[in-house]
Amino acid sequence: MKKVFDEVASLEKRVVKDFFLSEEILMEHASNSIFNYILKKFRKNKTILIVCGCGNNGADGLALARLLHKNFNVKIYIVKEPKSAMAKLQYKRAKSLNIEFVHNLFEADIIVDCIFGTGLNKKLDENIINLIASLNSFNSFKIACDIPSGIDIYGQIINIAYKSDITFTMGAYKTSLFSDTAKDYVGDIKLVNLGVHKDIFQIDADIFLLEKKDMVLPFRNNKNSHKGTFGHLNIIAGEKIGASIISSKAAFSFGAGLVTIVCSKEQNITEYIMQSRNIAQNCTAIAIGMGLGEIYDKNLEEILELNFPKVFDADIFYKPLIVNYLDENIVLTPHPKEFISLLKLTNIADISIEELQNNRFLYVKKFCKKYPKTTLLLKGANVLIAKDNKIYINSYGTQVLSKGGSGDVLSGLIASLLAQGYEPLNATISASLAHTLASKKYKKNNYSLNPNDLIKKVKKL
Ligand SMILES: NC(=O)C1=CN([C@@H]2O[C@H](COP(=O)(O)OP(=O)(O)OC[C@H]3O[C@@H](n4cnc5c(N)ncnc54)[C@H](O)[C@@H]3O)[C@@H](O)[C@H]2O)[C@@H](O)CC1
Ligand SMILES: [K+]
Repeated sequence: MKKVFDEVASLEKRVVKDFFLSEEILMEHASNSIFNYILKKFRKNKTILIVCGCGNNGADGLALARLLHKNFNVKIYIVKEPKSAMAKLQYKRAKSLNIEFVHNLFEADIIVDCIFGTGLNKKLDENIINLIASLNSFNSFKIACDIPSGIDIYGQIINIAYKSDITFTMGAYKTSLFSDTAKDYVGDIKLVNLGVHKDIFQIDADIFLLEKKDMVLPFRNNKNSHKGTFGHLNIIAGEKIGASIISSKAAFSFGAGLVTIVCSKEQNITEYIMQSRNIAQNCTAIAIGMGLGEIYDKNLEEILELNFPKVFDADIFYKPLIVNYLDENIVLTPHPKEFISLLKLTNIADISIEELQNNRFLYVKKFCKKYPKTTLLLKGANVLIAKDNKIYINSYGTQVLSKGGSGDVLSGLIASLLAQGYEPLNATISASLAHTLASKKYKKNNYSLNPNDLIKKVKKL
């Protein structure tokens, strides 16, 4: 996993102060990284339009123009006259090299957005809104320097934002790039080294970006085993049995030795999934909430009192009783609407979905502060997993997963790993990665995936 920071200006200041680097060295690395990428990826006759603002983001662009000049057909568009010292210096250099400055935007082969970086601090005026809209309308390959212009440090779009194919982010990953809103604007994200190894540039963090290698699949090492070796998951069925069936199939495919659906009357379910009226003696984990509908508090209380690791999902987030059971045994998997209910039940906040979605990191942190031992997975375009005041971002999800039943697969995968003895945070991280990475293996169109397709892909991880 990689470290992610709310802000990086202090990290930049630190390397200048402690390791005697200079702003200019950092900037040269920033511009060089985009230069090398363009040099490798594109033929030399391409036109490149670099759009520069007045601060150091613009300065990065002017330095990039200098590097690209003569290799490519480079034009600079100045949005606002250079204001920062570095922008003024880079401007002078670009001018002295006779790089062409243009006064009209045009559909270049490549556009590099260097209007605003981390310094965006107010609403965009009409001119800049129109300018970004024009850039977005072009069919060019779009690169963003540091962060797409228009996205603020909270990952929100003030009026409009540049829609890039790739973002080169300087020195460290920033949380703003991983808001759900930013997901449609950042494109691929490339981390740029600014002159010292990232382990030196970056200090300790409490937010992390998950990578494929963080997924630990439940491969079986010992041949001398039996079904009981791999746990017995009990899924509590509710009014809508379909959700439990999907979860049970996902859990079984992800390695649980036995899976039982606990239901009050006999159901027509998959033959390899067991059913029972009671929780099994040899149960090792419980999943509850999917398709639950109404349940008597007394019955719910009996289940919650059992001392097994549990996944709480869906309808259970509307049950006030659960706040008494948010301990280290529990994994919560709410979507935003369910999470605002949970925030309300726990007296953390009474907010709208919009307020939550605009501040996902903030409210996950607040929840974590009150319940540090519970594992939380907040669903979204970028999934946030949290425990012990640390947040883990899973950014592999796509719109393919926006379907009924995807969440039931996820709860089944997490519960399966819990049943097999994974510690709750590890179970949640590995299952969430498996869920998203499996969806990426689905190669048909991006609207047709169903839970069974997803489970099939989980089998091929
Ligand atoms: N500080 C450093 O050591 C480094 C900085 N770098 C670059 O510097 C960037 C940050 O530079 P700055 O702090 O100069 O900030 P920016 O270049 O992002 O922009 C700030 C300027 O834009 C103006 N501005 C902000 N919002 C505006 C709005 N809505 N409408 C009109 N004008 C607005 C501000 O008044 C300020 O003059 C980073 O994103 C990165 O690209 C990199 O070169 C790496 C090294
Ligand atoms: K930018």
